[in-house]
Amino acid sequence: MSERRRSQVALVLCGSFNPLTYTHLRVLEMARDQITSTSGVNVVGGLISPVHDEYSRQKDTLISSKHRVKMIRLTLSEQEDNWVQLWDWEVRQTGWKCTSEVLLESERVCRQLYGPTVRVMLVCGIDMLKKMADPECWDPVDVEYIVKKYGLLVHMRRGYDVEAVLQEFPEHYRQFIVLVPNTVHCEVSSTEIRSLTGRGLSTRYLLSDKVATYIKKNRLYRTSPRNSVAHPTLVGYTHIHSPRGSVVGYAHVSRGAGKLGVYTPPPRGGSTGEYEESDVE
Ligand SMILES: Nc1ncnc2c1ncn2[C@@H]1O[C@H](COP(=O)(O)OP(=O)(O)OP(=O)(O)O)[C@@H](O)[C@H]1O
Ligand SMILES: NC(=O)c1ccc[n+]([C@@H]2O[C@H](COP(=O)(O)O)[C@@H](O)[C@H]2O)c1
Repeated sequence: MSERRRSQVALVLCGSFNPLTYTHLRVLEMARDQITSTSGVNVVGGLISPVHDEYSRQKDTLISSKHRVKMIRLTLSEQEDNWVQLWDWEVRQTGWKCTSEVLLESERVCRQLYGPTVRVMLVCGIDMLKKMADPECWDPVDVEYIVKKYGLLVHMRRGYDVEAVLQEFPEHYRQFIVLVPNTVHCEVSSTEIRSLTGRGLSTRYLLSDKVATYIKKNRLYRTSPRNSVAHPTLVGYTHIHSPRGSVVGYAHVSRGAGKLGVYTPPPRGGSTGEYEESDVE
């Protein structure tokens, strides 16, 4: 069948992208491969839609969309023959929009970009599908609308029992859900990138070099609540010297993200010690 006669599909990937990693791009690539090979549709484009800053009420690690959008742009700028693009509609709204609204708007945009017959499909990981079964998080009416109107391309992730997740939904939803096998295992999550960065470890080859440099330059992900000095790790002790140079005690040395804290206990008889923090590379 000619390219033009095959039905046209655009893929939409919603999420935090905090930051975008190569895995997010692989998720889209594998979704495109799967749907092209199993149903012969023509995937004409893909949109990456970062969530609004207001979503930080749900995820306290979410950083400003100014940075998240910039990092998506940097990553996409280095790809050749790109069928995927950033769609920043969500972050430009006055507040968070539920995914059904996002998809409705994406449909309008995709029709302008790719033609009036294009169909939108939502791509997500199995973790997101599992959350969709939680009525505290997702309105079941919304979920039904999304599943039936758009259809889902769902990626496997380690640690999830796919069948158990699917059983949380009505049986007839199954026909609207395409499971995407991991042709090559890519398990990197943004959480891991933030954690590596917070510990001062390399993130190279897991995301774009330009993004790694951007993170470093803007000192992002260095003080997440979990690894800030509010919850420091004790890394050792240092001697306290008298003015004459003799050792008179020990101070506790603790390390948070990018900070070194030294706690000096109170002198004998005193009630409060001293805490001093300094930045470390
Ligand atoms: N390793 C992965 N395998 C399959 N799907 C993934 C993977 N990483 C992310 N996704 C999917 O990509 C979409 C956007 O991801 P998002 O940035 O919100 O989550 P994340 O990378 O898991 O981030 P975080 O670790 O901050 O929760 C979601 O649907 C998510 O399930
Ligand atoms: N009711 C809803 O439409 C709803 C609820 C929770 C998350 N989401 C979306 O899911 C995406 C991923 O969020 P999580 O990373 O919290 O799973 C985000 O784009 C977010 O906006 C939508």
